[in-house]
Amino acid sequence: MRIAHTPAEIRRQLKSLRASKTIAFVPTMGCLHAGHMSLIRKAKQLADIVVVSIYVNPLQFGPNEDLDNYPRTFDADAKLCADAGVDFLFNPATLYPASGPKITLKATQLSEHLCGKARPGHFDGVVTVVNILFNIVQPDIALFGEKDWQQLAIIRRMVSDLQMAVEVLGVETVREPDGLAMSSRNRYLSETDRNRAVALSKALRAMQQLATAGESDIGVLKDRANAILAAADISAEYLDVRNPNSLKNKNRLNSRPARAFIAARVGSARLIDNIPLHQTEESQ
Ligand SMILES: Nc1ncnc2c1ncn2[C@@H]1O[C@H](COP(=O)(O)OP(=O)(O)OP(=O)(O)O)[C@@H](O)[C@H]1O
Ligand SMILES: CC(C)(CO)[C@@H](O)C(=O)[O-]
Ligand code: BAL
Repeated sequence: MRIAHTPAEIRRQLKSLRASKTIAFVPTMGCLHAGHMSLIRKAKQLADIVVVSIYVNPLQFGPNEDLDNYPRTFDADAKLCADAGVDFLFNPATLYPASGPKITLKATQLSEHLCGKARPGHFDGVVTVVNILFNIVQPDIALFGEKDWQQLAIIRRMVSDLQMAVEVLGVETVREPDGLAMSSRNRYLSETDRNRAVALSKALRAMQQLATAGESDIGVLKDRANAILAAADISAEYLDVRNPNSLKNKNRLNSRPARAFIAARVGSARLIDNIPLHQTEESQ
């Protein structure tokens, strides 16, 4: 595995390969876990060359967020990547000019709700850095996790609105055995909070089960989920059912696709998760 620390270096390394090889790209902020490894595995199945980036992007953190404390575990990450057969690891010190970026992208509509509400500017920072990374790596395929569903929906829309020549693939959320979605921020959880945190995925699963059993009243689904959260002393920052592509709110379940989304603070960690809501044929 080759490691590059500057955009010029990775461009140089990839230049001669571009004409004959397909490139799959997995952008990350490091502190790699089984969720990231599943993206890397999928990337290896789909392309000749796999590029992983590790960059904690300051532009997507708000002033009171965890930029300084975000876990940085480069040596362990590099070993995991090498063992997984990653070809190129890109770990830039910065991707912005010293005077700060003067040109950025705006995510607009899709970023106005869910995480975008609590994290103003977050998705503008994400689309800006992903655009920069795509310009540097020029991948054929880029893989993102469904755990960050809103991010995935926004990146898909960026690629289509800006006519970018990259195929975006979503990869299913990898979970701990008890259901908690894997996340670098799970490291912030104390033992007690780790036990409480499972309530997020339990609440979503309960909503999914009700929907599958034919319940179409979203109020009923939310009441069940909120009761599970309350038992763990968690109050959701948001708990919503939305169209998975437009992210528009839904009032009732019908034959159209729907997804439940949750964010909650557990101790010092802000956790997110989401799940598809299927309805049985009889209930549609
Ligand atoms: N449990 C997971 N299953 C599948 N993909 C995941 C999972 N967790 C993260 N990813 C994906 O890995 C990529 C890099 O994410 P990132 O490095 O921010 O990790 P993270 O665990 O989501 O960290 P954070 O705690 O900051 O949200 C993103 O596309 C993200 O959706
Ligand atoms: C896509 C990403 C690498 C952009 O910084 C980040 O938001 C993440 O890790 O999900
Ligand atoms: N995985 C999403 C990146 C963030 O929370 O900043």
